[in-house]
Order: sequence, then C-alpha cells, then structure tokens
Amino acid sequence: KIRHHKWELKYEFKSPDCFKKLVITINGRSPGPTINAEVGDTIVVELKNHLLTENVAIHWHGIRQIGTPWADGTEGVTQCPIVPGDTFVYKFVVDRPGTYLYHAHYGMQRESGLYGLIRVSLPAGESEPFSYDYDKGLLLNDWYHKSTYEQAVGLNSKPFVWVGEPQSLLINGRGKFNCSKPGIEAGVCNATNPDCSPYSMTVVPGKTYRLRLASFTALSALSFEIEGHNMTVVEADGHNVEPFVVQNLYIYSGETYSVLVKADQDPKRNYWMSTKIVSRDAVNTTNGLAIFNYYPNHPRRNPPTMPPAGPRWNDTAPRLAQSLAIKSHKDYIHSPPQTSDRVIVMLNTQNRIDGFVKWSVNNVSFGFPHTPYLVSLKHNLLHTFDQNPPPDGYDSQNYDINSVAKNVNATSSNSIYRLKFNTTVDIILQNANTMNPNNSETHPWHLHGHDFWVLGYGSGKFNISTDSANYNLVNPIMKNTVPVHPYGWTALRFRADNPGVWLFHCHIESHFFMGMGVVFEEGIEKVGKLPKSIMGCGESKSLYKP
Ligand SMILES: O=C1O[C@H]([C@@H](O)CO)C(O)=C1O
Repeated sequence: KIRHHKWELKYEFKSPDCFKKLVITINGRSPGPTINAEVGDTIVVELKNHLLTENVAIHWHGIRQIGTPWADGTEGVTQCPIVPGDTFVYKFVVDRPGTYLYHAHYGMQRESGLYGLIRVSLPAGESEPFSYDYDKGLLLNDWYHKSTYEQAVGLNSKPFVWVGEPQSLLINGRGKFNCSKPGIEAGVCNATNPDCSPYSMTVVPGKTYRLRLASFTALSALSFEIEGHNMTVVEADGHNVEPFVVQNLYIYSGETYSVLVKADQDPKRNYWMSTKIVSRDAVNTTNGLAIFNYYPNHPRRNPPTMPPAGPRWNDTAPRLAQSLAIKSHKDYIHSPPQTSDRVIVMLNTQNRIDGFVKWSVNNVSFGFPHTPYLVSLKHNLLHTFDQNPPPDGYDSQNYDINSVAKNVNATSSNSIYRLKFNTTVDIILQNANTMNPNNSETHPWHLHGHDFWVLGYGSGKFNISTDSANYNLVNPIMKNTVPVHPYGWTALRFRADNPGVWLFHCHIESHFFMGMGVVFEEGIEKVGKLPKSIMGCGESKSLYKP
C-alpha cells in the first residue's frame, strides 16, 4: 500500500513550554503528524519548504532505505538541502515493524521542533510476542529558547559559546517553563497558554498500554517513569526485547522503546509521568511532566502527590546495567556473524582546532563537503572531498582516557571510511575524558542505513583480547542507536550490505555539529540511478541538467 503525505513546513510562533519562540511546524503542528504504516508499505512524503530563508532535509531514523539510499534525508551525505519554496518528494519502503522517528537533518534544525513518530505495524493476522489493549506514542524532548541559528553561531565562535542545559523538557510537545523567573520580557511567557497545558493520557483501569517512547532530545539523556507503575520493556529500535521490568527507563537521544504498562493502581486518582535529565548536572531544568489519567477522573486534575524526583543524575551504574539488560527476545534472535572482517576503534574526544572547540573520532573532527557524498561517489567527483581514509584506531597504548589529553588539538576532515561490500564490521566506541578535568559524557551514536548488533559494554579502556572474548554472540539486541557511557566503551557489529553512503554520528545535535561523526560508504557501484531531485548544490550542479 502507498501512504501519501503532503507536508507544508513553516516557522510559526508557538509556546510549547509557555515561552513563545519560532517553531518549525508540519501542517501547523509540532511534533508533526505520526506516520502510521504496515510492513511493506511505501511511504511518500511530499514536502514543501515554506521556511522563507532556511533550507531543510528530513531523515527517517531507523528506516534502512534498502534500495533508496537517496531518500535517507541526510543533507550533505545523501542529498542537497531543500531550498525555500522547493518541494521534495521522499519515497521509501518501511520493511520492518516497530517504532521509528523522523526529524530534520540539516544543521541543528531538529531542535526547532521538526520531529515526529513513525509507527510500523504487522500485517493483519500476524502478532507480536506480547499483547496490549491500546497503543500510544510518547515523544520525549528537551527544549531551548534560543534559536538553532543563535546556538550554531555560538558553537562556531571564538570564544566558544556552549548551548547549555535546556530550558525545559517536553512530553508530546508540551512542557512548563517557570514564567515568573526574573528577566523575562513581558508577553513572551504565558503560563496559561493552552500550547503548554500538560499532556494527559487517559487510561481505563485494568487495561494494558503499549507506550512507544522516542527521544528526540538535542542534548539530554533522560530517565522516564510513571509514578507507582512498573513498565515492561518489549521493543527497542524496532526489535523485540526479551521482556524485563523497570521502574524508570533510561532513554538516549535517537532511541525508541516500547514498554507495557498496566493501569492497575488506585483508579480514584491520577499519576505523574515524568522525565528527568541524567548524565548531566542540569540543576536549572525542571523535570518534564505529563498526567497518567485514570478514567473517569478529570484529565487535568493534578495527582495528589509530589512528582517523582527521579534517579541521581551522576549515577552511571544503573544506566550501564539497563544497557546490559537489553537482549534480543528469545524467539526473535538474529544471530550475528561470529567473526568480523574489520575492527574500527573510535576514540571519542573533545578537542580544539585553531582555538575552536570540537568533537572528534580518533582526533579527526568531521566536516561536510559541498557536494553530497552519494552524488560525488556515484559520479566519480572524487576531488570534492579528502581521499585519505580516516584512522581505524588510536594510540591506545599511550592515550590516557581518564584525564584531559596532553595535546587536545585535532584536525578536521571530510574523509570517509570505505567498507568492502558484504563484509562484517566491528565498531568499538571508546569514551574518554573531555577537556574538563574529571568529566566524561554520554554519547548516543546513531547509524544510518543499518541495524547493528550490540555485542557489549564496559567501563574503562577497551581491551581487544579480553573484552572481545566476552562479547554476547548469542542473543545480542539489534539497534540503530546506542549509548557509550562515561569513561566506558560500547562494541557494535554490522554487515556492510546496504549499498549507499551512511552517516554514523553522535545524536546530540551540538556534538555532531562540532564534528562528532563519520561516514561509511559501501557498495556504491550497486546504487541505482540517482534521482535528479537530490542534486543541484556544489559540484552536483554540473549533473543537474533538467
Ligand atoms: O561540547 C560541550 O561543551 C561543553 C563544555 O565541555 C565546555 O563548555 C559541554 O558540556 C559539552 O558537551
């Protein structure tokens, strides 16, 4: 079945957390409409850019784009930006059931509110290995009052202007900034604006709900909980999980989870749903709140209790424990190849280049070329980017991951990793200290075009002989986004079997903007004829003869 969507993108004044700012809307909404589809459907999104003076591109996060690498929506990698006034048509197949995201992939535009959910269900007659009565989406986000443009310029300035912690946290596009804080211009913040009344999810006592949680945060790692209710984790990034129960779920930017919740508590009252920032000391950001409303109580009635405080922000152990608990459902194991053809160790560091603050992989900070790689590679415009491959590792003998590096300087490059088609590749994400003493951050890494097996997590420096001996090669979960914990490592394996050019990057918007990403090419010769609509910028202009 073909599912046709017509989207008009524009900036509008909105007050998702009561504070008025410019928000990118899709057909008047932020978050945008949920795309509902069945496995095997073709999604067509006809996108009209009405942003007046800003380009755009939309990425379908978690959709592998098999046979349509040009529809991945990654500006600079798979397409030219969509300029104001233009219409671009995305067309791709959703080939697996599960919960996925879509969001802007141009500069740091996602945080302007251009995001939404993709829900792919099984064909009628097929069923999941779990059951529920109702299916609901919960889109989690953090929210800034400054424009994405002001933030980008700050990150790219000397002296460096960091984006800081978000002003609020949103649940289904709604949050609450404290309008009575001093220094707010009259008329900008209105606590009674209906845009910012909390999201309320009505539940029928005794029923079971599948909540599809998705994190779109620009920066924050979150802990989500529903006061007084257990949650059973059943899906992660579109894969069935061997079920386990949590009171609070840690979720990193770019991840999705389905949890089952039974409305089995006192039906005479409502309960809080809340998000809290973990892994960063965000003292001035209040927790995100929504209402878990037991029918027939009033959906706006506040619960009689204080909202839950949530876990301590700097406690890494329970987060690592949750990561380790996520295994493939026993009836849905995709066995990983038992060996790999290539191991790429990726040291994650914060650096300086000519006095600018950057993030790097193996001391190379990523920057886009002018021509999208997909076009350059397919049409042999190889002079458009650096042909020296980036390093497959770092000097692990001599690099101390636990302290500020002796030499924090890095280089910048737009070079890429070229993978041999149909080979198995291991990636070891190695975390380290930032440029600040006693500080290491959590980075959620997202791979385009593939799912990978998560073979292991550990703390400290990865040891190729001892740590790889402990890989989970039996029932590893497959995901498309995974955290590397502070001072820790994460090991992934994937098959380079999807012809195209694919980004792999930290899903924190500012970190990717500062260079925290790499690009993989595989099987470029197998990519079909590129649509002209992705061309028109840089050297692809020469190919664009209408
Ligand atoms: O990239 C970052 O910069 C700041 C800080 O390290 C420098 O101000 C921070 O917390 C980041 O994640």
